[in-house]
Amino acid sequence: MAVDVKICGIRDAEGMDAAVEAGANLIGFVFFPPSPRFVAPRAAAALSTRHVGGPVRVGLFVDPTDEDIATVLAAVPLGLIQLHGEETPERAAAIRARFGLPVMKALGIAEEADFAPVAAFAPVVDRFLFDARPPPGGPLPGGNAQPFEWRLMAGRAIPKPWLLAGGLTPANVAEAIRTAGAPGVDVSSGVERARGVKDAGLIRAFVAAAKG
Ligand SMILES: O=C(O)c1ccccc1NCC(=O)[C@H](O)[C@H](O)COP(=O)(O)O
Repeated sequence: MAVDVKICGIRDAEGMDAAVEAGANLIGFVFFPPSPRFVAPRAAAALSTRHVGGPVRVGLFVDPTDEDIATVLAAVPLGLIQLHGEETPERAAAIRARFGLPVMKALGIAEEADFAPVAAFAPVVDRFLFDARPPPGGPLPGGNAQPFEWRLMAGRAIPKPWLLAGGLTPANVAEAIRTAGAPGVDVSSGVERARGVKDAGLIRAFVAAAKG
């Protein structure tokens, strides 16, 4: 099975080129200002033009206003909107309708009950991203290098395509895919040499391990 790979938090040409050349299917730009991976829309647009027609550009937002999304879309040709905050199914539906783009909803997972929102989101989103539930009071809702129990995904019927995320690295991604039965994976910290700084070698190793 071909596994989709998303490299999230791309901020510079080294990361962008490495991700595209390694064969990533999705490139994530973080439009959440408190994140060390935040990229300004104009910078994301410049990175995007390096590989026209390449992988899907994903815009990551946390509880965005319509204006936040419109500002980014005026500069960057996104193919997917990732919602990584406390958005409701109604808000996800409104964003999808207003901008005419597919939406991926991130859900934080630590236990069985965390899958409950899947049923309400499934009719109004195009993909799910299952990430570790962020630590209470932690600084970021994602990108925390925190894995969750992959076996919670095994054999689970998810009605839309989905990505597994949280603490993935070149060393553990193959096992994570096998254990979770994941059709796709998403990584940020595990391909960085310092917080917010992507490493081309780690990106190549991650994509090769995920797709190998
Ligand atoms: O990466 C961030 O800085 C971030 C900030 C706010 C919300 C979400 C964020 N990242 C979400 C992602 O898509 C990450 O790739 C995912 O959480 C996995 O991160 P990691 O465990 O660091 O690989």
